[in-house]
Amino acid sequence: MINRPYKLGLTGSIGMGKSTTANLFRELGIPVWDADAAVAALYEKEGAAVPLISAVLPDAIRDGAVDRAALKNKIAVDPEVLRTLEKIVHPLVQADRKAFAKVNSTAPILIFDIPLLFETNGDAEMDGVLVVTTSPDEQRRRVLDRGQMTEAEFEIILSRQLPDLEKRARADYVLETNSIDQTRADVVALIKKLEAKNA
Ligand SMILES: CC(C)(COP(=O)(O)OP(=O)(O)OC[C@H]1O[C@@H](n2cnc3c(N)ncnc32)[C@H](O)[C@@H]1O)[C@@H](O)C(=O)NCCC(=O)NCCS
Ligand SMILES: Nc1ncnc2c1ncn2[C@@H]1O[C@H](COP(=O)(O)OP(=O)(O)OP(=O)(O)O)[C@@H](O)[C@H]1O
Repeated sequence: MINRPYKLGLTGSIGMGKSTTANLFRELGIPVWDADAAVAALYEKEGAAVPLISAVLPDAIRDGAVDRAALKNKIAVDPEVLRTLEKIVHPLVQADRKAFAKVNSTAPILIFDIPLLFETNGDAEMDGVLVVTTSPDEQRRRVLDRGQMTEAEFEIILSRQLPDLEKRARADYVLETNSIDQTRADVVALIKKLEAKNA
């Protein structure tokens, strides 16, 4: 009997269904930690990252908060800026993740929704990894239909992340996200499997 939560990493390339699947776990009462939300909180006014980023990149701060657009422009000019940024942000994100696990230490399962889980070696801290996926065509359609980025920007993000096939190969569990009802059923079945495993 392992009387501690089973830590399940939830990841997948952009547009593959991470947020939707995370919400299905939340609906079933499973606590979910969202890496993107943690970064957003660090960047907003009074966020812990603001003074640290301000010290090295003063003009990336606007109205007391981190300005992502300014950061992106700086990174485009000097890729080293991203490494400086990650050196500041990753420890703060990890501290937030550990605080979440502590607060939820009695839950049987915890979900960690981390888009860059494999890229940041976060899978080493997990008991298992769930990768959500769909076909490349469906992924492209979903991301471009949002109208938030050009095809070129989509290709750049794809080029920066681990290929989907590699994520599927490294996963302990893989869910195809092609029907909400099917994914909900798959999530219910996976929770039952993990609770039995962790009992
Ligand atoms: C460089 C920054 C400012 C660019 O911000 P921007 O809003 O343009 O993009 P953001 O990173 O929020 O990405 C938008 C969405 O695409 C996803 N995404 C971004 N890059 C990738 C990638 N290489 N692979 C997969 N998904 C990605 C994000 O998870 C998010 O869901 C931002 O990425 C950043 O602050 N990075 C440093 C902090 C960090 O390391 N974050 C990850 C912690 S796990
Ligand atoms: N199980 C599913 N069945 C059908 N459609 C889905 C499913 N999961 C997600 N989708 C659709 O795919 C799109 C992207 O989903 P979602 O935002 O959850 O992906 P994401 O991986 O979080 O994206 P990003 O990495 O860009 O944040 C949404 O339009 C959503 O409706």
